[in-house]
Amino acid sequence: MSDQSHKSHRSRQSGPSANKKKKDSGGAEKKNPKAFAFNSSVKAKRLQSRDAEKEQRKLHVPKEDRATGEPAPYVVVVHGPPKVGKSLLIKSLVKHYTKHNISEVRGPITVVAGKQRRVQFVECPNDINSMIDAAKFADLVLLLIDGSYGFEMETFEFLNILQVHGFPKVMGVLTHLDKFKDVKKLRKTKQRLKHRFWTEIREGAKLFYLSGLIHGKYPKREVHNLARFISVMKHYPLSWRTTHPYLLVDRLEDVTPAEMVRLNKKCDRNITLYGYLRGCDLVRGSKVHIAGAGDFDLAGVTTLVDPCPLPSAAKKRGLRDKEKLFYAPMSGLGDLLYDKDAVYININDHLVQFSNVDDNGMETRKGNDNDVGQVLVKSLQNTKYSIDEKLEQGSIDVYARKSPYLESENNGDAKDLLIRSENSKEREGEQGFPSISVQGNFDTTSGEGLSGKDKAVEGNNTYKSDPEDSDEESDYSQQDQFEKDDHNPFNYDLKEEVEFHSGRQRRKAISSSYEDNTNTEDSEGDDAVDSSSESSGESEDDLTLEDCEVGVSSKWKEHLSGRSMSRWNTNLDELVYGQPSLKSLKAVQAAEGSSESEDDDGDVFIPKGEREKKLSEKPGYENIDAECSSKLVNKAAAVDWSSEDLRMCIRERFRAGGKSSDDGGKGETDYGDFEDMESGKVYKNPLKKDDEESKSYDPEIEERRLKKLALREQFEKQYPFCYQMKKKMRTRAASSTAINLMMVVFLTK
Ligand SMILES: Nc1nc2c(ncn2[C@@H]2O[C@H](COP(=O)(O)OP(=O)(O)OP(=O)(O)O)[C@@H](O)[C@H]2O)c(=O)[nH]1
Repeated sequence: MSDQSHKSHRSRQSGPSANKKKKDSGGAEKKNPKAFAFNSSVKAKRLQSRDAEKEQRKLHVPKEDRATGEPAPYVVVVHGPPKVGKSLLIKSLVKHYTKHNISEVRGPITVVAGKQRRVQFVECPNDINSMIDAAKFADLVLLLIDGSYGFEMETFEFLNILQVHGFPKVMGVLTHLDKFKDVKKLRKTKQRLKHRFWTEIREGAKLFYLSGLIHGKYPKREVHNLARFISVMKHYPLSWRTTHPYLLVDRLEDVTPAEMVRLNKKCDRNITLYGYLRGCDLVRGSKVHIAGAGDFDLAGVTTLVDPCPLPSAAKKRGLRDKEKLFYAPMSGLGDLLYDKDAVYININDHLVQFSNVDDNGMETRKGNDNDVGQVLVKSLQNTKYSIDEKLEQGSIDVYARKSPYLESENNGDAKDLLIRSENSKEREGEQGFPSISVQGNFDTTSGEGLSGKDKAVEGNNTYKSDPEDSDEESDYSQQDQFEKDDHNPFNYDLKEEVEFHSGRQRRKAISSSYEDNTNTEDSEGDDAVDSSSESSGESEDDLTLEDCEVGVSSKWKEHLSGRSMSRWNTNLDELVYGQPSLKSLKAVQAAEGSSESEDDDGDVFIPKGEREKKLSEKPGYENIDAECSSKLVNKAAAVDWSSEDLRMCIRERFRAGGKSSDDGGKGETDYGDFEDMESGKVYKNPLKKDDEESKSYDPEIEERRLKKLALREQFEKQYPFCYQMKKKMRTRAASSTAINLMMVVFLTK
């Protein structure tokens, strides 16, 4: 009996007795508060600000969940200068999530990243239009930076575009760190880049380090760390996006009847676009804007089976291999393809048995190339590619695959090659590559823009351009064009230095306020940087726009309002989409012309009826070419505000109690007496007084009124219940009027 072991007492974790103990535990602190007070004022200040920050973070505007069913995948945009490793990072991340290798990154790639999370990876090409498009749908941006080279202009261009699109979350990733042979130099570079990144984004912004390549891929451990952050990161949807429906197209198909295309190759096409709907519901029959293409009518919306569903809600840790789904139709991946009216099953050739083999190893039925089933399957498989090819030839290019730089390199662009071949022989910089230094602020408004002839000389890596060299000049002139461009957003302290490095042209971003090239000798900070892949920052859910504005803010964020004012008069649509079509131009010009002539001549010289005629000639929304309707000034401009009926209609909306418009203006002056509540004085309305006086002089009316009052009094005495009911109804009617008024105000806000 004595050997019997007893279970040890387990103290209560919850309930009243646990709470009682918790209260008791804080006794010492309460009894002797001075002993627990702060010794250092700095520490106290830090703790105080941390508490305040935590409080602020809690004060997020409550998120309205408009989504029905599973939330759409989060879009992770991977951006960086050419050849920085964007595709490789996406491939590594997809491999991590799905255990599949993808050969090519094209279009969005959807993967299941967790039990409750799907992620869509999109590579952002290196042209401004693509950057603008990507900024519109990005939930998280991975900014890739070549660690061996430093910051390039592409990064700042994209940051600036993000700024005007609501600024989603941003994380930095440093690549090409294996190019450093000296560990000390690597550590210092990491530290320098980290601080510069913090200056540009915010203090403590996340920065990952990818130390190099192992078998042509980034190290598994480092990719795992990055993937973990992506999977658990909190998302606060941008308010504009939650109230507008939008769709990131992951597949498109031309469904125009083949006969129509055969008869007229330039006929209007019907295109089906596939993608996850985000924001809110899409209204049937509404107009949709396709970035870079214009406004189009929506023929219909259909719900399809989710091609990449979230795993079942069963309670188990982690994902099973079967659940690690992915969907990348543009990259030619995924076994199932869901169409509007069909499901395609992709069968690889090595899985198809073309011929039967008997016991002796002889073929009983030889596979035939003309086999109907085989041909059918092959033609089905080929259909997809032929449509893609068709669309590639078309003018809509949603995902440019190659950056202009790459294309120019591959095509052996005359200018690039010329400069490279000539200069590489003549002058060699530090790294064996010549460079062209384009100096000076991009402050074009001050008229200090550079011409091709006065390029400044800077450092070892630079040289003075030869004014005689026409080829070089033509190359510079492109650069000058950019600098002289009034709409260039970087007209502050950023300098661009164009040079050839690692076999390609690069645009180094040099900040005059930040000494990019200084090798800080402080040994204190060195310890803070870990050479392993790590993240710098406190928590992952703090990269919001509000946060970005706190703490160290970069120069590129300053004077934003000033710059936007200076851009007020420019036609952004034209900048992005090019020249408007002739038809819409004429319509707009006609409208402008009419308004100008009105201004010039004045109303006196316009014959009666002519004004109405001119107004009717204004470009209506319907008159504009469907393709170019996005370039129309706006729909409101097409509404004729001079119409009295329209104005009256709007005025009526603001009226409470349904006062009809046929008071003839009497309503406006029909005020009652004003009683000063404080002094108790009553001020009579002089207009009303006259009116009453004139009324009181009419003996007939007065007699009738008295009769009425007597009758009512008699009735109320007889039926007190009815009187109470009437009173109640009157008060209810008054309160409903108030509610109506409130609703109108709310709706019109
Ligand atoms: N040594 C080294 N090479 C890298 C690293 N990251 C990428 N690369 C190489 O850089 C080359 C370009 O990589 P990509 O992934 O195609 O780069 P990208 O940014 O997608 O290029 P574009 O799409 O053409 O702009 C590949 O050959 C990679 O192997 C790195 O960290 N170290």
